[in-house]
Amino acid sequence: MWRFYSPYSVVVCESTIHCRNRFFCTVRPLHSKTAASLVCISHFSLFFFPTPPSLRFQDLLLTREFPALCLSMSFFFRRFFSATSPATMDAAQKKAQQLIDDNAVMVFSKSYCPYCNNTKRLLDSYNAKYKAIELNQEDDGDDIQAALAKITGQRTVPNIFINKQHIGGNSDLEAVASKGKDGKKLEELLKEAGAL
Ligand SMILES: N[C@@H](CCC(=O)N[C@@H](CS)C(=O)NCC(=O)O)C(=O)O
Repeated sequence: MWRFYSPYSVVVCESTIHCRNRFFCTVRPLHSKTAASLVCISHFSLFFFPTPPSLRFQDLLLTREFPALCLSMSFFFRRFFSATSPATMDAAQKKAQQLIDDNAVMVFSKSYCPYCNNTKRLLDSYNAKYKAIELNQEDDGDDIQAALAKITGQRTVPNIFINKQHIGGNSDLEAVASKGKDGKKLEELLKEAGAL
């Protein structure tokens, strides 16, 4: 437990948790046993959700400010529990790029996704070597998916690369298989990539 100065008062920090490079803790003013606030400490910022020291949380439920508090809390949770921090995004982007660079054919997939299964079946029918990672089974899968959205503009899986070139999703791969891409058949693209 530690103390620090806030714009509001000297506060005591209790029950910390560490999540996604940020610390979350509840705080209460030094001389109060009742009021508590939630604080998020990230690399760059410190956020406070102060509650008036005279109020207990139970009392707060009855105030006119309660809807506003709910709104700000929901914004807080969406922003800080689900968003990817810049450092995490950077690491995920590097990892995704490495996978794209190291593999003739790279498929970012999800194990339950039928479009992903179709993609694998299509590649198997060409006897192509490919690397697939199942984003739903990776700890950083969501971050990699967000990084891929940033790199390619595509958020869905499968997200397919041949020879470091972004192909798109399963329907795009099927279109390449039937019509080719830049005048080349899928087989040629796979050969050029070293996947056949
Ligand atoms: N037209 C796309 C459809 C892909 C799609 O809808 N994939 C679903 C999973 S089956 C998806 O990515 N949903 C969002 C998600 O899983 O985050 C394709 O052919 O690849």
